[in-house]
Amino acid sequence: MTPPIVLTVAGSDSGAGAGIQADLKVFAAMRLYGTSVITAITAQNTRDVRGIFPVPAEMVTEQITALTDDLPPVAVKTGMLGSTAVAEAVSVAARSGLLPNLVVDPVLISTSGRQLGVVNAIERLLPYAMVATPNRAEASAILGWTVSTPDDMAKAAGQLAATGARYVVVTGGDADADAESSADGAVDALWTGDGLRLLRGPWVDTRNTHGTGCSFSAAIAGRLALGDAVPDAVAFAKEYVARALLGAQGWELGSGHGPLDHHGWSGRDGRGSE
Ligand SMILES: Nc1ncnc2c1ncn2[C@@H]1O[C@H](COP(=O)(O)OP(=O)(O)O)[C@@H](O)[C@H]1O
Ligand SMILES: Cc1ncc(COP(=O)(O)O)c(N)n1
Repeated sequence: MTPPIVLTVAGSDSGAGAGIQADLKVFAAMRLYGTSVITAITAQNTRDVRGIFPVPAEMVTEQITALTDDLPPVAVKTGMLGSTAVAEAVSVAARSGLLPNLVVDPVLISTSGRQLGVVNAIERLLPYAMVATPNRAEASAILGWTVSTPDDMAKAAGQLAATGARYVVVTGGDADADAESSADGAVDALWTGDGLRLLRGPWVDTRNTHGTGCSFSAAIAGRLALGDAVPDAVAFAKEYVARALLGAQGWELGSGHGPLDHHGWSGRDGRGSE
């Protein structure tokens, strides 16, 4: 069977734990045909982002039209956009209907603390989002108040619907910043358009969390490409990320926040386990 096409519009991570590289691994693991539009090149490893080389907005548009003319996606995710000009170019394509089933991951700051995007750029794209997937820090930056507890996350998910996104998932990773939250497990808050749900999963105790948000939004787009309804796609993505975190628990790739086990290697033959 010909695999469905799913597109990622994101930045390149040379360390391949996040960004375009993570998204393409998720799509491959899901047996989908992944395509990519690169918005910026980062010089990055598990410890830090050392440099960012932005791609001009016209080149981003050219990549999008090259794909939509010949390899049109069934679903799309966006990650790091970098500049407001790139966000504008992507939102023009979205407005023209070229980016169906759009999942917007409003990437603002990397796990390692580097600024990768700006709020007013993200806000241009959110009105076209079928699903938006901010983490707590991103939700806080967009809304202007500190989103911390599961109650805050639920409230934030509802408020973020005002940006125009039809579904909103506020994700609760990064427990380093808030040790108490991991005691509740991994909690995400989903606004479905007519109600709120708290999604709970087991908390995986690991430093290897680089690219969780990228992988989560990619897996949602992947399941939308396969025809899932949004709540089912979100539930799948949450389980997928939890499994990928568990698989990489003993991995020693880099000395910072290492990548996930996107392909289930640890489960299959034990090569990744300690
Ligand atoms: N240590 C963890 N254990 C289990 N699930 C996690 C963990 N860290 C993140 N997640 C899950 O990964 C997904 C992405 O969330 P998050 O890490 O908040 O994204 P981001 O990378 O944008 O900060 C969410 O479903 C979240 O609950
Ligand atoms: C190119 C690129 N895109 C996104 C992220 C965010 O991922 P994380 O929050 O896990 O650092 C990143 N570090 N690099």
